[in-house]
Amino acid sequence: MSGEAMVEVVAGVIRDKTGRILLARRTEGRDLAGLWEFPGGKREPGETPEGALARELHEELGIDIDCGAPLIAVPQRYPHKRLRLDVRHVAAWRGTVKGHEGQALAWVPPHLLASYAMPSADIPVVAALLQPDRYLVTPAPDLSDATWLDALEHALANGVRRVQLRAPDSEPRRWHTLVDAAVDACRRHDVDVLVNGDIDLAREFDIGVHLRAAQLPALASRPLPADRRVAASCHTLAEIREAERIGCDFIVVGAVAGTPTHPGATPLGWAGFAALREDTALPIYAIGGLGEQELDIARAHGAQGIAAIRAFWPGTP
Ligand SMILES: Nc1nc2c([nH]c(=O)n2[C@@H]2O[C@H](COP(=O)(O)OP(=O)(O)OP(=O)(O)O)[C@@H](O)[C@H]2O)c(=O)[nH]1
Repeated sequence: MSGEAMVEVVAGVIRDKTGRILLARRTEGRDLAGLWEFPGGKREPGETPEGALARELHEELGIDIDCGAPLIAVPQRYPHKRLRLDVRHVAAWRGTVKGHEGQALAWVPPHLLASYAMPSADIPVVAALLQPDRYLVTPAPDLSDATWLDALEHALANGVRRVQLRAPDSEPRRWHTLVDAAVDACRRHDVDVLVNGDIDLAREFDIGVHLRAAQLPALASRPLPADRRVAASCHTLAEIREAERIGCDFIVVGAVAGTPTHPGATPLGWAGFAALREDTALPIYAIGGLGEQELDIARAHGAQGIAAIRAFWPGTP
C-alpha cells in the first residue's frame, strides 16, 4: 500500500421535502470536472467532520445545517491522490440552496442517482443509500427442509433484504426443490435473491448468481442481464479485478475477523479490508466472523454492510 497521505473529505446527503437528494456538478478546471458529487469538501486541520461539513455547505450552498448520522466513509485511490470520502446524512437545513461557486445543482430522486456520472468514491455511497446493508448466506440444509425454510422465513421477517442461497454439498434434486420454495419466499417479501455458483439454476429461476472467485477467469462477461444481480466472493485484489472485468454488481470480501469455519486462515482485519476497498469502486460486503453489531464499523471502513451465515440465520449460536 502506498504511504501517500490520505486527503480527508466530508460530504452531505441533503434531502428536500419530497426525498430528492442534492447533487452538485464539479466546475471546469478542477480535478474530476463535470462529474456530479455530494456537496462538501476537504477537512481543514483541526476541524471535526461535522464542523467541516457545516462550513463547506455554508460556503458552497449558503445553507446552515444540523449534521446527522454517518452513512459511509469510503477510502479511495485516484491516479494522483488518496482520499477518504466521509458521507453524513444532513438531519436538517435552513436557508435557500444556491450554487455560490458557479456549480450546477440537481435535486435527484434516489432511484435515479446511479444515472449521474460520479467520481468512483461515490459508487459505494450511492449503493449504501439504495441497497441492503445485510446479506444473508444460507447454511447447508442439514436438518429437514421444513426447518430450513422456516428459518429462512424468520430471517426475512427479521428484515434481511438480500439473500444468497448456498448449499455446497446438497443433493441436486433436493436443492432444486428447496431453491424453488426459497425463491418463492423471497419474492413474497420482495427480497433480492441470488444462488451460489450455479448460473443455469439462476437462469431457470430468473434470479441473481453469486460466483465463487475461481469461476471468474472462465467468464468473458457477466453471465446474466443487467436487471439480474451478479456478485462474487473475493479475497485478493487480483480476484477483485476479475469481478470488475466481468461487470459484477457487488462483491463479498473476507475473512475480516477469524471464523470457526476457517480456523487456519489469517483474517484481513479492518485495515486490510479498507486497503482493498481503496482500490475498487465496487460495493463490498465484509464477511467472516461478523454480525449486525459490526455494521457501523463496516460502514466506517467503506463496506456496504455485512454478509453472514450464522449471524443472520435464526436458531444458530
Ligand atoms: N465534495 C465531494 N468531493 C468528492 C466527492 N467524491 C469525490 O471523489 N470527491 C473528491 O474529494 C475532493 C473534495 O475536495 P474539494 O471539493 O475541496 O475539491 P477541490 O476542487 O478543492 O480539490 P481538488 O484539489 O482535488 O480539485 C476532490 O478531490 C473530489 O474530487 C463527493 O461526493 N463530494
